[in-house]
Amino acid sequence: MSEHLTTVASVAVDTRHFIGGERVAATETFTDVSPIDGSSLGEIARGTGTDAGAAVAAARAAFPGWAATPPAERARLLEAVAEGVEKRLEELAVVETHDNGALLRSHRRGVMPRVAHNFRFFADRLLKLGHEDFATRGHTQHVSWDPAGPCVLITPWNAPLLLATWKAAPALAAGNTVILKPSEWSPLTASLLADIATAAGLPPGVLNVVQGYGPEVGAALVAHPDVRRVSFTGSVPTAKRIAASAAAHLTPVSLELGGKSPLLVFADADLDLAVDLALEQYDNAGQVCLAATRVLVERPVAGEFTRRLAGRAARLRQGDPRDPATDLGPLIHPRQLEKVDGFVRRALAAGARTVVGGHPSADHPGGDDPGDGRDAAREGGLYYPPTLLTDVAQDSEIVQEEVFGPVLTLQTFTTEDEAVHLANDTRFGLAATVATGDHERARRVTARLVAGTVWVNCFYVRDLRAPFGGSRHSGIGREGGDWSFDFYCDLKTTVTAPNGWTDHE
Ligand SMILES: NC(=O)c1ccc[n+]([C@@H]2O[C@H](COP(=O)([O-])OP(=O)(O)OC[C@H]3O[C@@H](n4cnc5c(N)ncnc54)[C@H](O)[C@@H]3O)[C@@H](O)[C@H]2O)c1
Ligand SMILES: O=C/C=C/C=C(\O)C(=O)O
Repeated sequence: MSEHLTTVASVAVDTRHFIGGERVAATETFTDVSPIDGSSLGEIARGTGTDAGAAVAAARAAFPGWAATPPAERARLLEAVAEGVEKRLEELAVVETHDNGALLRSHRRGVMPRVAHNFRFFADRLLKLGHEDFATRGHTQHVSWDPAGPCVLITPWNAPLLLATWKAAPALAAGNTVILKPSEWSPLTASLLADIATAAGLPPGVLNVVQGYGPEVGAALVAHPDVRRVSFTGSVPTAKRIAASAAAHLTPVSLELGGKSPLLVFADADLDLAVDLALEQYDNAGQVCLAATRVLVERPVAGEFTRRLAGRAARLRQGDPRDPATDLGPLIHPRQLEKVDGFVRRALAAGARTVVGGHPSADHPGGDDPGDGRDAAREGGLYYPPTLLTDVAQDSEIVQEEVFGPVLTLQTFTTEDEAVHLANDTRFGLAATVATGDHERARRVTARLVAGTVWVNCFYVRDLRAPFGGSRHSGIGREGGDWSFDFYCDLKTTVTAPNGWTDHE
């Protein structure tokens, strides 16, 4: 087997970049480590500024041809990519689980089918985009959705292929070319996507994948003057760097960032449902941007709710994400574990009380070297227990900052006003969940919440036609449905005079 291929659970994955339809080796590599057991998954290309330049050049060269490809043909090719994803669904699911530690059963049943759906949905949507004509004093106004050019897509590790294709599908459908830079903590499925796209017949240079570290190749991509769009999903500090860098060339950015979303439980709610909703927030070991990690409960039901939630949370099964019986897998990386554990320790020191969970062991995880810590991983040290903290102050770090781990806080309220105030009182605004049995209350409260998505008596029900994104520090812009095309297209209005023609028979 070539030195550029690694094998993960008998799936061969190319560890090189994919630029202009070719595999490109790097002089330097980095080791990709599985969060399941700390084993090495391969040596991955560590991209440089030169690789970034080559990828943008390839995307630029491929752009005119792809932009001129009729929408129906682009849609057909993206449909073929969706079929390719479905054909390799099991391999994608297994590789993703080894790479980021999220549950195999979720990847099989939910995530990878959704990856295929991302392509199918946007391919179809493209063909239905409104090309509305209207008239002004007899002049025809025609709106067209022109592709913008090379798009840089930078994505995180918590849902690697889902989030990458959520951006790549509309960008490609619109007629843009793409350079995808997946997270260095979960680089593998992006490489498989490149193989799938090639097999589907996507022309060279239309989809490029560059591997490596954010501050190196990621930063070089964002700073490149020939890039026409940057779409980023990740953390707030990185978003600020990306926005500042993109500003130098006025490159439009779409930012989908973190959250500290509330779950409001009113006394009139179905408490069983409310407890189910709270438990869902431990999915993916809490490494979900949308997670409603601040549970706000109306005082009269707080005791009963807390007892039920604590009982259920303590019974969640934590372990190997490949085991179908597992509810909670590991955190992604020793550094993430250290971060989560630090938040909890500081919260406890500030007076918080543990209802369930707490830190994983007496030994501080991750060893002395936060950049490595592989021993802790091998010992199963990345398995942080589902944790519920109470007695937390509204202005405390644990209530205000995104933990990105299986840690919920519980606060109580007595009035609807207070509930809304607490819900809105962070710098984030990604999502909110409301549990109530009263329609009128749901309407009133929803209207006052600052959030990109509000779920009432449900959670994480997604329709790709809806706008998705966050307010305040949770992001800039919305993607999803036609909003994706708003971002990835240069909209053009053509105004034609009624009598301006000089046609000769
Ligand atoms: N709103 C959403 O849709 C959504 C979805 C998932 C995750 N998130 C957020 O993502 C965060 C977790 O992901 P993460 O830890 O991978 O985030 P991160 O910001 O550390 O990294 C995200 C990506 O940015 C790259 N990057 C880092 N520095 C860069 C730079 N200077 N220039 C260009 N690229 C750079 C990384 O390599 C990675 O690919 C959480 O805050 C979470 O809430 C948001
Ligand atoms: O962790 C964040 C998950 C985000 C989900 C989506 O962006 C999606 O469903 O498209």
